[in-house]
Amino acid sequence: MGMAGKPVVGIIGGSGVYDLEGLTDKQWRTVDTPWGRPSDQLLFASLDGAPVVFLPRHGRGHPLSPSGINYRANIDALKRSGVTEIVSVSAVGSLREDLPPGRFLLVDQYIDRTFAREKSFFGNGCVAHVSVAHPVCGRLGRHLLQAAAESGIDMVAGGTYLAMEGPQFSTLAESKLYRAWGCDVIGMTNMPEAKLAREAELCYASVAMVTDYDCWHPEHDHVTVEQIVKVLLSNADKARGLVRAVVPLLQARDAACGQGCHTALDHALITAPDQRDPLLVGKLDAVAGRVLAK
Ligand SMILES: CSC[C@H]1O[C@H](OP(=O)(O)O)[C@H](O)[C@@H]1O
Ligand SMILES: Nc1ncnc2[nH]cnc12
Repeated sequence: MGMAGKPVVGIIGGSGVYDLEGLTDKQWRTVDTPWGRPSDQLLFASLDGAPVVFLPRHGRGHPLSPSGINYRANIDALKRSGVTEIVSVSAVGSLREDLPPGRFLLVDQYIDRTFAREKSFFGNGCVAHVSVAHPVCGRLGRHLLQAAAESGIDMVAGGTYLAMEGPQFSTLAESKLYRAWGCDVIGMTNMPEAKLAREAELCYASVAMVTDYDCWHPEHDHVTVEQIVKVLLSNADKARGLVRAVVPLLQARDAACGQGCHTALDHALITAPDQRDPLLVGKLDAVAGRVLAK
């Protein structure tokens, strides 16, 4: 199915979102990739006749830590499965007084402070540099905002997500620093996920669910997993409802992404064809086949 054809929505469920309701024709399938194993099997299903593919980011039962997730395998597996746009759902800490636990926010920018993860599909033997100036797809974001409005969810339109390595939460000095940098929310998983989605020419947008005030707020306890899970449990249904509402909206689209997500590799490759490593080029079949097969 071409990018300009009917969309196939991929959903990456974060903490607390290990399945989706309201789906029919459900089938969990193993998808192998040249980058290793994805976090779990992928759930292929239909939502009111539209194809969707769901992947729990940490695996069912949450066996995987943020640093242990194979982000490349996850994005490759979604691309290989025909996905054209990815909706991520993530638990985040709030770095702003006016973003209390329970609030939803559509991320539009990132600061990537992760350091112990594979961040690119490309490298020696096939070098590519894509733009991530605008890492979130504007069209997908607008559809998510509309879906939120239709579902009665108050979702803040735009904010900067600080991606930290973890797994420990931040020190107080770090939390204050990220606030001083103008960041709005903090999490451990959206990077390099968003960068890899861009390399794979997939539209990407992330719905952040605020679960806590991290550790900077003088009147709130410092974040704990217990608190996160409590807030998650009361909001996961809302997140699932939002995802369900966005799928039919996306079905109406009839063109490839105007922002260029689906053509991100058009001018990104710099390694001369005779200098390319055939092994790496082979691994890039799903991610970059569109431009490498030329
Ligand atoms: C379970 S608390 C911390 C954990 O939750 C977030 O993950 P996700 O984005 O998959 O919801 C956060 O980034 C941490 O990995
Ligand atoms: N305070 C926090 N820091 C990092 N990741 C989080 N996920 C949810 N809350 C978080």
